[in-house]
Amino acid sequence: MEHMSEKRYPVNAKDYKLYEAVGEGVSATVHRALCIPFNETVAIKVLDLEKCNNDLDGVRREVQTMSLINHPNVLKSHCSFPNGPNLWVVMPYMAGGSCLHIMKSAFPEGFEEPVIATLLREVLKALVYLHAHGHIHRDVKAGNILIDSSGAVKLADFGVSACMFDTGDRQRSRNTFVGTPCWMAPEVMQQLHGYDFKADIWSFGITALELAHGHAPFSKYPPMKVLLMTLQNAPPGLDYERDKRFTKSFKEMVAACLVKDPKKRPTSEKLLKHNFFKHARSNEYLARTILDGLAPLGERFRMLKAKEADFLVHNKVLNGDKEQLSQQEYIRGISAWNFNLDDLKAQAALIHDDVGVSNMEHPGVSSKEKDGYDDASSTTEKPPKTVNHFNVTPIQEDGLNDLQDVESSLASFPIRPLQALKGYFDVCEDENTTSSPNCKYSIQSDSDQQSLVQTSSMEVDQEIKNCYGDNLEKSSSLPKYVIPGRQKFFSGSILPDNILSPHKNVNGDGDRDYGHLKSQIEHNYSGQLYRQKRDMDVDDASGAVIQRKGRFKVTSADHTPKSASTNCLVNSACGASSSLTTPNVSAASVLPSLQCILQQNAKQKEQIIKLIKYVEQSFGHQAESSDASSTELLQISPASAREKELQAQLNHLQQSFESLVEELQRLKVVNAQLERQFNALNKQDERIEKVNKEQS
Ligand SMILES: Nc1ncnc2c1ncn2[C@@H]1O[C@H](COP(=O)(O)OP(=O)(O)OP(=O)(O)O)[C@@H](O)[C@H]1O
Repeated sequence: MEHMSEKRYPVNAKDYKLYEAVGEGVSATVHRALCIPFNETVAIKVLDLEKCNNDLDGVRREVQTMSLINHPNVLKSHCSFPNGPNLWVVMPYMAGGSCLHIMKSAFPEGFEEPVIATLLREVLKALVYLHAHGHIHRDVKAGNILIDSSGAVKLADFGVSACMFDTGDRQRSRNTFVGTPCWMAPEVMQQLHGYDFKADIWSFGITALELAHGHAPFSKYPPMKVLLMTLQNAPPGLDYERDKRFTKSFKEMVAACLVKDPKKRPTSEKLLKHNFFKHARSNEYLARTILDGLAPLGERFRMLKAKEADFLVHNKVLNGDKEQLSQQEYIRGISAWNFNLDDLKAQAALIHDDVGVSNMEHPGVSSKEKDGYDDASSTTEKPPKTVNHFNVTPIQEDGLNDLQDVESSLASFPIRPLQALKGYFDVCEDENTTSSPNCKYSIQSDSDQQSLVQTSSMEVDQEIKNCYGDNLEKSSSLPKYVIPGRQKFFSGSILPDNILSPHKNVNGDGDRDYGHLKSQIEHNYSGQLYRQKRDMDVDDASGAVIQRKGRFKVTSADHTPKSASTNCLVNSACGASSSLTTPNVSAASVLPSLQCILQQNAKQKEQIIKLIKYVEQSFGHQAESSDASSTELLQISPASAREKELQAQLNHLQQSFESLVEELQRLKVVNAQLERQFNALNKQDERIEKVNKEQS
């Protein structure tokens, strides 16, 4: 194991010289930089704390994890410190960039097997270390595998990692919906029993496919579809025909990871003994094979960004091609989508498949084949014979199932449909389900380690507090203050409490009761997922809205909304008869409700934004300062809000136009009638004149 140098990196921005950007994430930009006193090139991740104000806990977790870890295959931070509105995280500079960037620049069809084996072995070593120390990475993907100039491989990005030693709220986070859909394990999507380290093994298998093909399976599909396909279809794998260039042991290794039942996946430790990794070579080999001839990272990053911008302009994104946009987001590895009914429908009915998803579970890998592990003792877990423990619906010709099939796919879940969709909506979660039974999984629970983590957590807290003083304190405690409003906002309520009742003391019990009551009345299980920079981790006694970085949010531990009044509201509004809290509710009865909720929610959102604008205009500063959440609300999705506003105007114009056309037609008819009458009268006149003439 590498022992990190004892040298202390300066914690002052003036000791660093910031160069070009080399990477960009949901919440940060990463720059190449020079540490002046050491004359050493480093990478500095510049996190805009204002942008991730809601997720300081996430930031703290990332910084903390990165400072504590000590393994050659895990990217650690040298130090971190605030600089103006930003937090700077100083790290070793990984000059090769991420595997995703390398593939995009030079290997669009993926890497050769020895390269893949080498990369994956290093990543697996990182996972063995992390898992042994109680961490689930939760975001293993090519975009988070970094390479330095010597070919050393490090797993990066701990923004969404979780520690299995955590208790209470942090523990609950293992029941949250984090990750990026293509790489996300089915049990993470399902949100049923929690998940454990095995979620990383699934993502690892998907990453193997990503490295082999240049993209992750289903990457061309929008997120909703990815979720459905992952849950409903057989797991993806290396295809017998298409992937002839790969060895049987590679196919077996992937198949072993991509088993839907997490218990049947090998541990990272066991997987490392798989024969496939015998193909692995040295770091120098990697540097020689995939880094030679590449442009400097900053240049590549600039080119990729330019290409991306070009793509956006030329691929109809500006004209509303959501499929392209969605794919583009995948490409960037950023995944926070704005779900709404139209999107879901469109997404579920998109495009023809050519991803070569195997219809059978892992074709080309015989169940009778040797399990592929180089370990005589490893007899407990065989690669599955029929590894799909879920009802598998055959993939249609086009590789997709239309929205109507959402129902059947829900029906095919061996679980409660609402639970399965919970990640999309603010369906509150039963507290009982929040503690993962898998937490008991055989990790070496080291109390020293735990106390180290806790102590360090306090240090980091203190460090950040020292630097940010009260402001940070306030923002850290912001969730407690905003919970009533926020909770209802996420749950589809119309207005935060202090807008409805600005003089109420939001911290007072009376108000809490009021908020609670309102929550009961207005909670409708809906709550759009808003695209946002960084998710948050909000918690309170009455209901936790746990959000995670750039991906999805989920509400947990809230029993209160499961009231009859809530269901009445939903049902009466939607005309659906199902009770949303009934575990055995049928998919057919749930779906219309869900659709209706989404529709209702979009409308509510429009109303909310209008009301907020109105209130802010009317009350000016008073409203501004008294309601932080309203401002956040506006920030949450300005693009989509604007889009909706424009759409509403457009609809209005269209309607006006249509009624004008109708009016015009009606007038034309009247006109024609008048003309006919006029002609008739004319003729009559002529006749009278004629008769008069004759008589005279
Ligand atoms: N130490 C480093 N050296 C070189 N490049 C780096 C380094 N750290 C990160 N990068 C690049 O910057 C990108 C963004 O970094 P990072 O993933 O940490 O940001 P993030 O906001 O957490 O991103 P995301 O939300 O997409 O996971 C990475 O994908 C990688 O390409």
